[in-house]
Amino acid sequence: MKVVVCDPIHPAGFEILKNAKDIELVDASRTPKDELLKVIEDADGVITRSPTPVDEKFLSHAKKLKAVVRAGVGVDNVDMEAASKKGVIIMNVPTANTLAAVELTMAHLLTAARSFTNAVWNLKKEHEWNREKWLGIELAGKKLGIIGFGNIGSRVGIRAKALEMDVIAYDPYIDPSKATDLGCKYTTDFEEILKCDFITIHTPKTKETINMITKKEIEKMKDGVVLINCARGGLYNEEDVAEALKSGKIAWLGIDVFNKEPLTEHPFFELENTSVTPHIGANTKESQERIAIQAAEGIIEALRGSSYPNALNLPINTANTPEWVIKYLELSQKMGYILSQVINKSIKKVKVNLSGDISKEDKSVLTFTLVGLLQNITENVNYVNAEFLATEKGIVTETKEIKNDTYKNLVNIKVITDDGEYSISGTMLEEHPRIVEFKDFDLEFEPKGKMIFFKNTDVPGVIGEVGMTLAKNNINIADFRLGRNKEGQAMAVIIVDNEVNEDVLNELRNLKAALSVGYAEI
Ligand SMILES: NC(=O)c1ccc[n+]([C@@H]2O[C@H](COP(=O)([O-])OP(=O)(O)OC[C@H]3O[C@@H](n4cnc5c(N)ncnc54)[C@H](O)[C@@H]3O)[C@@H](O)[C@H]2O)c1
Ligand SMILES: O=C(O)[C@H](O)COP(=O)(O)O
Repeated sequence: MKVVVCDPIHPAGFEILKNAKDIELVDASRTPKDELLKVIEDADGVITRSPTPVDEKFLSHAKKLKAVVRAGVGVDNVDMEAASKKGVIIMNVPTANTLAAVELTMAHLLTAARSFTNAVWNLKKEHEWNREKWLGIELAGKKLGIIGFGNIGSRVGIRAKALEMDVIAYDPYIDPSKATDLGCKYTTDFEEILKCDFITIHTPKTKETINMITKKEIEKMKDGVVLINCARGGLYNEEDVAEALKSGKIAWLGIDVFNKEPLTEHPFFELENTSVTPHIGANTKESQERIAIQAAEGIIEALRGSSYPNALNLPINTANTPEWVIKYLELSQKMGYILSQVINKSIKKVKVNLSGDISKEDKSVLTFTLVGLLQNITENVNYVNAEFLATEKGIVTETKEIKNDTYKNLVNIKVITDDGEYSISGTMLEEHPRIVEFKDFDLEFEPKGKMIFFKNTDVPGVIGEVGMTLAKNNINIADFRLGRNKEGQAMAVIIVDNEVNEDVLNELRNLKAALSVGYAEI
C-alpha cells in the first residue's frame, strides 16, 4: 500500500512508515503542490498538513485513495463532503499539538502586554535604550475572554488564571462546568466577551465562526482592547481589525494565522502594534514528534483496516460503540442485503423504524442498512459514502421511533419501490440475530446461508410440492420456517444447503399456488 507524505513531518513518522513491511513510502513533503497531484494518483493513503488542501481536485487525482491523515487539528482545508462521497476516510491528530498552540497563545498575550517584540527590536536593531517608551500593562486583574473552550481554549484559561487574570469562557457547545470547575466564568452572552480587556479565539473555522469579529463587534469593545488569534485566519475580519489597529481602538493584535497562507506581505506587518508569527502554533519539537508518530500509526492502521483513529467522517466510532449496538448494526446491514437481493426494482424510499434503546442509534442503523441495500447495486459502497450514494440515486431515507410490545429492541426496514413495499424486521434473541418478520409475515429465522422466500396461497399440499421440486434438483433443505397471514397466504423461508439457480427458482414460481419467489444469500 502506497502512502504519500505530502508535507514535512517529524522524522519519527517517516521511521514508522519505513519500517512497515506492507507500506511503500513516498516522501513528497518538498514536492511542489502542482506536481503532488501526479504523485498521489496511485496513493492508498496520504498524510497532509495545512499547506495541502484536500479538495475536489486533490481527491479526483487520487483515484485509489482510501484514507487521509491530517497531521494536526484543523480540517478546514479538507472537503469532507467530497471525501465522504468518494468513500475516503478522513482522520486528524487532535490533541498532540494542543500544548504547543496554548504556549504560543500565552507568548502572544505576554507580548501584547509588554510590547515585547518591539522593545527587543528597538534595542537590538535600532540600538535605542527606550525605558519610558515601552510602558506595558499587567495581565493580572484583567479580563480575558476566551471564545472556544476546547482543548486549547481551556488550557489557555488555566494558564491565564495562574497569571491572575479573570477568565470568561464563551462556548455554546460545552457543559458550563468545564469552565466553572477551572475557576473560570462561563457565559452564553457574546457581548460579555466583547467587553473584556483581552480576547482570544480557539474555535475551528466553520460557517459560524468565520468573521466572528467584524467592525460591528469591534465597535462594542473597550478602547485599547487586545485581540489574539492562534486558531485560524478569517475568524477575525482582517480588514476591520487592521482599521481598528490603525485608529488605536484595538491596542494590539497577536496573530499566528491568516486568511491566505503562506504570505510575506500583509497590512498587519506594517503596523507597530502587532505581533505576527508564520503559523507556528504547532511547531515545537515535542508536538511535531507526537503528531508524526500518531499520523504514521493512524494511516497504517486505517489502510490495514484494523482501526480508524480519530476518523471524522465515519458514522460510528467502533472503538466506543457498545458490543450490543454493533450486533444490531450488523443485523441491519444483513437485512438490507437480504432485501437488496429480493427486490429487483429501483428503490425509491428506505424507512428505518426502530424501537427500544437501538432507536438512539438511528443514524448508524440507517447507514448500515444502506450499505447492505446498496452492496449489490453500487461498487465501493461503504459506511462513509452510503448516504451520499443513496441520495445520488434519488433514494429518500427516513428514520422513526415506533412502539412494539414483543421485543426489547426491534429494527424494521421498509423499502418502497415501484413494485410496492418490502418489509423486514429483526432483533437479537439471546444474543443471536433473528429475522422476526418478512414481507409482513411473522416468522423467525437466522439471516444466514442460502435462503428461498416462497410466498403462496395457503392451500394443502404446497409444502410437499416445494420439497419435491427442490429434491428433484438435488437441493437439500436445512431449515424450513413458515408464516401465515389472515388473507389466506403463507410465506416460507427455506434454508438450503446447495446452490439454487434461476431455473430452480422458475420451477418454484411455476407451482400453482406460488405468488412470488425470492432468493438471498449471506
Ligand atoms: N496555530 C496553530 O498552529 C494551531 C495549532 C493547533 C490548533 N489550531 C487551531 O485551534 C483551534 C482550536 O483547536 P482545539 O484543539 O482547541 O479544538 P477543540 O475542538 O478541542 O476546541 C474547539 C472548541 O471550539 C468550540 N466552538 C465551536 N464553534 C464555536 C462557536 N461558534 N462559538 C464558540 N465556540 C465554538 C467547540 O465547542 C470546542 O469546544 C482550531 O481551529 C485548530 O485548527 C491552530
Ligand atoms: O490545525 C492545526 O493543527 C495547526 O494549525 C497546525 O497545522 P499545521 O501543522 O498543518 O501547520
